[in-house]
Amino acid sequence: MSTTSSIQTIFRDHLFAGKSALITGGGTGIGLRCARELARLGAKVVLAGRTREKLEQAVAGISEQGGEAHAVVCNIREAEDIESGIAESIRLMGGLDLLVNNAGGQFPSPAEDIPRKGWNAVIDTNLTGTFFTTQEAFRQHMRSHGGAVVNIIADMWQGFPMMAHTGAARAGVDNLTKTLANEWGRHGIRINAVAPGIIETSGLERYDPMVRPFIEEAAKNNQTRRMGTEAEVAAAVTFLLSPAASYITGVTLRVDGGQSIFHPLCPPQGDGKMPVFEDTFDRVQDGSVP
Ligand SMILES: CCCCCCCCC/C=C/C(=O)SCCNC(=O)CCNC(=O)[C@H](O)C(C)(C)COP(=O)(O)OP(=O)(O)OC[C@H]1O[C@@H](n2cnc3c(N)ncnc32)[C@H](O)[C@@H]1OP(=O)(O)O
Ligand SMILES: NC(=O)C1=CN([C@@H]2O[C@H](COP(=O)(O)OP(=O)(O)OC[C@H]3O[C@@H](n4cnc5c(N)ncnc54)[C@H](OP(=O)(O)O)[C@@H]3O)[C@@H](O)[C@H]2O)C=CC1
Repeated sequence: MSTTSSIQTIFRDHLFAGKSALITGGGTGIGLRCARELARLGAKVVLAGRTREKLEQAVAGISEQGGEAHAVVCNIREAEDIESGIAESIRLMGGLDLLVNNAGGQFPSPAEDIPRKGWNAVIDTNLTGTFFTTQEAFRQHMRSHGGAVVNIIADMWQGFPMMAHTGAARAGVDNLTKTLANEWGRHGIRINAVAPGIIETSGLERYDPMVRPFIEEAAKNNQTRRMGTEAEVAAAVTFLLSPAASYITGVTLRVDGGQSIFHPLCPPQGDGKMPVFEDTFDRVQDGSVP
């Protein structure tokens, strides 16, 4: 038995055997967790991002577990990078069946202070980068082979105070998810999105520590009264990519503990009684799970 198949997961072994998956922003956080999950279920994975060192470290971790992973340096804000990055991914894996558009980010700022350059950086990454990555995957492979795409967006359903740029970009991706699902279904392509609430990841550490108390406080405004885990997001992504979701396209699945349904007549109360879903991947890696 291979090392990967002995790792506990709620999904069945070899679920993605023979499949090829590209995860943008796959070197860290949610993207890396998705990549690890897909790799242990048998997919070949490419991790794409701007920082080679982070990607290579992530690839080494997956390889140690018996998975097949490759690093592709690619800035999704650059058209040439997207074109060559998709081509390289297809060359390395022999195909491109699954795409997770996870690369993204933003900075907190009152709307009145957002500079044009910062606005453009956030829109270029989260909206334009996501669109053209998907378009290139379609042109180079999925148009003739089909596939499944998951876009990672955010909880912007009530607007996104202090993050107007990303709220606008993610709402755009929510809409794109529906448009592309309509246009490309005939090619055998399903496109869905996952909208995380506040998730404890390396990404949050990139914000000014001054912001942390606001994030901690905001994270209590859901029915679990806590932040989500990377594993909870990756499980939703994995499901949407899997054959079990074969009748699902054009939807956005909210993974936010109910944050987006906050209602002032019944705000979340109590200590949070819902259990955390944290897979055993890390404990298996350090040997603490048989
Ligand atoms: C209350 C809180 C609620 C908090 C509510 C909390 C909810 C959490 C929900 C979501 C959480 C996540 O997504 S966390 C996971 C995502 N990870 C991140 O967001 C990490 C940080 N973000 C990024 O790295 C972003 O990709 C991005 C902001 C675009 C920066 O990328 P780059 O480093 O490539 O950007 P650059 O090209 O250097 O910068 C482009 C310009 O952006 C602007 N800019 C960049 N950072 C800036 C900053 N901190 N303040 C002002 N402006 C900034 C400047 O104009 C920059 O130009 P110059 O002036 O010329 O330099
Ligand atoms: N954590 C949270 O609470 C939430 C996160 N999200 C979203 O989930 C996604 C993953 O975030 P998370 O794991 O938390 O944070 P991370 O910051 O760890 O992940 C973001 C990844 O995207 C990559 N990336 C950023 N810009 C680019 C670019 N231009 N081209 C290619 N890769 C890029 C980064 O690598 P590099 O910088 O090396 O390129 C990094 O690996 C993001 O889209 C984020 O906004 C949404 C809602 C909530």
